[in-house]
Amino acid sequence: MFSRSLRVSSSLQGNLRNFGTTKQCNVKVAVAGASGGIGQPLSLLLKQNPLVTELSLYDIVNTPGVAADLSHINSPAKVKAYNGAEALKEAFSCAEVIIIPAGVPRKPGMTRDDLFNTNASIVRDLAVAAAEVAPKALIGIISNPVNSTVPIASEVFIKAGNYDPKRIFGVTTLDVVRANTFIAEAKNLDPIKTNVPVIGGHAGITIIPLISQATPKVSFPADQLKALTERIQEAGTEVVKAKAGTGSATLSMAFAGARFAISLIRGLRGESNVIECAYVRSDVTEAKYFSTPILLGPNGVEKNLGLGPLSDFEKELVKAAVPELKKNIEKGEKFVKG
Ligand SMILES: NC(=O)C1=CN([C@@H]2O[C@H](COP(=O)(O)OP(=O)(O)OC[C@H]3O[C@@H](n4cnc5c(N)ncnc54)[C@H](O)[C@@H]3O)[C@@H](O)[C@H]2O)C=CC1
Ligand SMILES: O=C([O-])CC(=O)C(=O)O
Repeated sequence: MFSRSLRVSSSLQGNLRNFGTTKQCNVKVAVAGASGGIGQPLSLLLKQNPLVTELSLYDIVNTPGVAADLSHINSPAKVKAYNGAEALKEAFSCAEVIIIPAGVPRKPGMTRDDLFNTNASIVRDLAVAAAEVAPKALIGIISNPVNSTVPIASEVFIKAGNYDPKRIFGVTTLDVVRANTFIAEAKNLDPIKTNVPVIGGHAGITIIPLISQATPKVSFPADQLKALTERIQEAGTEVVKAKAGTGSATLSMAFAGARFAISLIRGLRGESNVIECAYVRSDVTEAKYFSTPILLGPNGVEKNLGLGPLSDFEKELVKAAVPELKKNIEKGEKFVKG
């Protein structure tokens, strides 16, 4: 039932996926790290979304069980398990969207950068496979440290000669989800209708909530603004501490990752006005990769919407973040380039 047959992939390949003009919707989404704390609930949320027609679950362990379980849900997506490195290329083959939550999470006392030694090679190897068998896929990288893993994946594609900066994204949606939640709580707003862009990167001071651009419009005294900003920057650590050694955010990340993946698909389908903040190749600041609101389209990044008007407080946050980001980016690039 969970066939690994190449026939399936090549028949999919045979389908013309011209989303922009025909709105045909064969959408294969591959999740790498699908058996993990994020991977399982993320796959559940993707399985229940009718825009997904094939869900390819890749991990080094346990995907047959996860796939068997999800496959009983009465939604359109055909679920397939790919277990172990030898199944990786087939898992990714002809995917429109690849989401990567593979790798180790933090324990209390660790920074995201402390995960580099383990996760850098995991993301590199996944990117090598993607560059070979799904060079046109839109790739969302969740694995930390995102500030470095996105440059790593990008360098792999550059080496392979098929880099398209419009197609590789660091998933920072959880920062937006958290900012929306905390600001809505503080002002007694509907959290679903609250939107706070979060720019920069995805670690500590590189996370920059733009509360001055929140909708609906909100304002806070300086001390409260600082406290809210710091809570958003340290929200991942808040979860790591609460989980007391058993991992980091998984359920809220699955929610955020599914939201981002579905936005990528809506862009692919040619829907208008699909906007998500994401960490992408950028010339908006001096950092080579930077998260800003991105208009998504049939080729991934349709338009980088930039920083928008910043308050003086936010300008200082950007100033502090850029040198840190540059360090994280160089570290990732060096890992691939040597
Ligand atoms: N971008 C963001 O906002 C967030 C990122 N994360 C990051 O997501 C990553 C995953 O976190 P969890 O799901 O909690 O970890 P987890 O340990 O529960 O799951 C990770 C999964 O990756 C798999 N894996 C390991 N090596 C692999 C490989 N070479 N290929 C495919 N799969 C492989 C493991 O078998 C496991 O099933 C961590 O690096 C974490 O820091 C976590 C939360 C938020
Ligand atoms: O904090 C972590 O290690 C996981 C993560 O990136 C987040 O929850 O934002």
